[in-house]
Amino acid sequence: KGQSLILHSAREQTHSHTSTQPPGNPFHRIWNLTQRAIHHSSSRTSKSPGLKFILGPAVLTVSARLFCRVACCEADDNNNAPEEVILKDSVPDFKWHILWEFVKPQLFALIGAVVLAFGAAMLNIQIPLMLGDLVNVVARYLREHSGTYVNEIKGPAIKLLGLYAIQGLLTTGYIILLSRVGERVAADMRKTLFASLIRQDVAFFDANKTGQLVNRLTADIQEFKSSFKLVISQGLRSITQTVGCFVSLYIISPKLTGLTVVVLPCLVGAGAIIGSFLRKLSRLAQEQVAKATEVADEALGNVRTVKAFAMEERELQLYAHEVDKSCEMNENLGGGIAVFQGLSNVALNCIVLGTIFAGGTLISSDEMSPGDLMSFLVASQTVQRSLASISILFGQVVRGMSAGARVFEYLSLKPTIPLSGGGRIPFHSLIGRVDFMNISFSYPTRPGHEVLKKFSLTLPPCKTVAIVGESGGGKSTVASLLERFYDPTNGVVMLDGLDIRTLDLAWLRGQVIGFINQEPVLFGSSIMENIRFGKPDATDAEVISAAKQSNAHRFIMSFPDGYNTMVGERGVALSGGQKQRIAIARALIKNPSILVLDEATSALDAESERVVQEALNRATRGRTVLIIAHRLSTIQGADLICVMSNGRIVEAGTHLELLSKGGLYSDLIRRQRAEGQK
Ligand SMILES: Nc1ncnc2c1ncn2[C@@H]1O[C@H](COP(=O)(O)OP(=O)(O)OP(=O)(O)O)[C@@H](O)[C@H]1O
Repeated sequence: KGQSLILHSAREQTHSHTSTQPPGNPFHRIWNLTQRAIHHSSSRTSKSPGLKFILGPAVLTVSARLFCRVACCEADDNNNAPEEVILKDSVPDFKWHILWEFVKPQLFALIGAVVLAFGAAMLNIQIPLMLGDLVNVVARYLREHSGTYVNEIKGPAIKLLGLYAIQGLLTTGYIILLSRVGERVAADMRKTLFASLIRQDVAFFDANKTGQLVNRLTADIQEFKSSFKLVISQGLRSITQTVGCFVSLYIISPKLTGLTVVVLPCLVGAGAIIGSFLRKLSRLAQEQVAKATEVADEALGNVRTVKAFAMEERELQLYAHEVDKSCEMNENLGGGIAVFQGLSNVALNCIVLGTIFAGGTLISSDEMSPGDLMSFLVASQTVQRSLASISILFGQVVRGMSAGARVFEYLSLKPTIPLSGGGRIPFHSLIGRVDFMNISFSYPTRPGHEVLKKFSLTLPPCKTVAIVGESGGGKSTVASLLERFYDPTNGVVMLDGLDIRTLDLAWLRGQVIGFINQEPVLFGSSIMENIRFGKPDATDAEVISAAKQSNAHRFIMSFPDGYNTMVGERGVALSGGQKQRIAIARALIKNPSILVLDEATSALDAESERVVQEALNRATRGRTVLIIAHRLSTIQGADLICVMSNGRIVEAGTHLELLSKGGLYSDLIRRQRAEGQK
């Protein structure tokens, strides 16, 4: 729905924009503008029919190319209206000092690339003039027939060849250096960004979609890299060439050049307007492609659900519908671009023809030499190419800077709960007592909603405490605070009398607390590697011992590849009970003092639950255990059972004590028994 709103809005923007233009499609408009341009240039050159003939087409050459380039490629920065609608979050500032940190190690290569690119551009200014010299030599030979043709032409031809060769070398050099700089800067950015993201605390991931984060690592860095390389290579070259060749044009024919300068801005303006229109078409087409991809992504990502409901055909139709729409839009866009290119090619050829014709007139009246005409033609082509790339670059710079800014935004982000630094590791061996003292807590993404309200609870060492209660009552939140996924808004969590905020977080999570939840997520690697995730330096024997403790060894050995069996993406190649037992082994391998079981068996069937429960009973011996339970049958043996409601503990005691009280707990038991009998 959101996307259709965006599309709708963008369409409206496009519509309102086009409604201020002359009626008809963009090609009519460009044709009108072109005619106006010719008229404009003719009226200014009416005193000189030869010049008039040259100038109109010469200007057209530039404009036609510009139209085409602008329309096809750049065109992203001017259409602010749809972009504002599409970018829901505002673009952060581009931080130059962060870019500098990445560029600094590549500075020598970068300076090398800049020098070589500048050299190549300077030669591009020189080459039209040399070509003119060559043509003049040929013309002189044809006029005077003095000496042999080869002798006459040899000198300037060799010079020109030399220039071409040097230019080729310079170009190769700067492209190699620039690729190196670009790739290394991008690789450094990727590593630094990933490091920054992975170290953020859980609240950050609550507030940001994973897809968007991954996008910053991939698409945004790619966009930034392309822009960075393009701006340095083309930007430098185009600006140097434009200025240099304009000077050459002026030296060759000041009148012609002056008139070109007058007419050019009108045409560039017209090109920008039409470019912006085609750009909007292109953006809508891209959005449509994204929409189609989203449909495919969702269907393939949830393929089991799709199959379970036999919805393959429906998904196929949905996808086909979106793809057809995007195909139609892209075809329209392609048609637009094609007509532009066709027109610009015709214009270009007419211009060359016209310039040669008019140039001939000037040559015959001795106002110009043949070489000058050649130089003018080549230099004006260089100028138009350079101007076209400069106009493309504007769009690219804006896109690159906003992509870079999005990347930098997360680079400078500091986690509120840093994983390392400052925290201490107690010298004494842990006793394993946990105290939640007067805790109040709201999730950062929902600050107005208090989940825990002056919550207090003690987990005595080596005892099992269970929390039960209504759904949404805050049970899992208690476990999250113990893991220090979040810090309480008020109150403290103590471990052996020490505020856990003062302890080393990596030690706390890595060695002290073992966490097993309802739907354990495994990584798409082997069983061995998944268990070893709990303790990266564990030996094979330790892995096997943990698997035995968690009742996993037998089923693992029944697989042909044993511990090397691959578990599939997120563990899809294993059953729920098998995944859970691997997760228990993963938690046990670090031999934690405290074990948190968040509804660890609630997703399992009775038989799997029995096997997993057996493993858990063994695992919990000699540890402080916090169980968050749905199924009350699994926690009846707990040393303490707390009933939570609305962020507070409302009842506490052993199973029998609570039953005899006849309060909320016995209600829950009664309800579950009744449900079980149904
Ligand atoms: N990451 C989060 N961001 C914002 N609110 C959250 C988040 N996680 C949980 N909540 C909210 O906090 C409240 C308590 O959630 P919690 O998961 O702790 O309850 P629970 O007792 O474990 O529930 P259940 O038994 O259904 O798992 C709920 O209102 C829930 O919507």
